[in-house]
Amino acid sequence: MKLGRLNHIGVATPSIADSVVYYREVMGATRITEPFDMPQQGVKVCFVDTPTDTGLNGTQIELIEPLGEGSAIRGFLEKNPLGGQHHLCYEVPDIEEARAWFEGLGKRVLGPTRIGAHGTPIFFLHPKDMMGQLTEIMETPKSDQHWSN
Ligand SMILES: CC[C@@H](C(=O)O)C(=O)SCCNC(=O)CCNC(=O)[C@H](O)C(C)(C)COP(=O)(O)OP(=O)(O)OC[C@H]1O[C@@H](n2cnc3c(N)ncnc32)[C@H](O)[C@@H]1OP(=O)(O)O
Ligand SMILES: [Co+2]
Repeated sequence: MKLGRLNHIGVATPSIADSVVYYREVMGATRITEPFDMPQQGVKVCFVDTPTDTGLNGTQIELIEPLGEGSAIRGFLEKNPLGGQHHLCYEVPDIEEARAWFEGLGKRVLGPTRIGAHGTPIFFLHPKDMMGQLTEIMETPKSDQHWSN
């Protein structure tokens, strides 16, 4: 398997509205998307861009707020009421090859491969199998694949 770039850091928050104020006023962020719902994932999502001057896209902060009763991030927020770093998302060129790689290593894949917030397939790996980090694997958008050549 070939590891790609760090696409985003998932940050759980009880309030995207409050987090947006923090990223704008404390961290000086200027590129923040409008929040949108992903009911299948049980989250409301908003991206904070960290632009670079290299011509490549910078890594994003992915703000996630629980949506619905069964949200996967409710337990995390019960333990961490202020929110905080929830997952790391790495890109790979081929999602099925990556899934087979991790399964072959005996890592627990959490649920099916599904379409994530960037419109490409994703899956999650259990934090207890990944040095304590909930890990999201995402297929690189086709339009971005030039960067890894
Ligand atoms: C926006 C869409 C999408 C994208 O395109 O980017 C997303 O990012 S969606 C993000 C939200 N979705 C998910 O996280 C799906 C995968 N997650 C899960 O299946 C569960 O959250 C989980 C990882 C299995 C945890 O389930 P939960 O019921 O909350 O906790 P457990 O009690 O089962 O936890 C077991 C164990 O793991 C520790 N833990 C839990 N979450 C994390 C975490 N984020 N980072 C590190 N460790 C975590 C938890 O503390 C338990 O440890 P012990 O207390 O030592 O037993
Ligand atoms: Co994510």
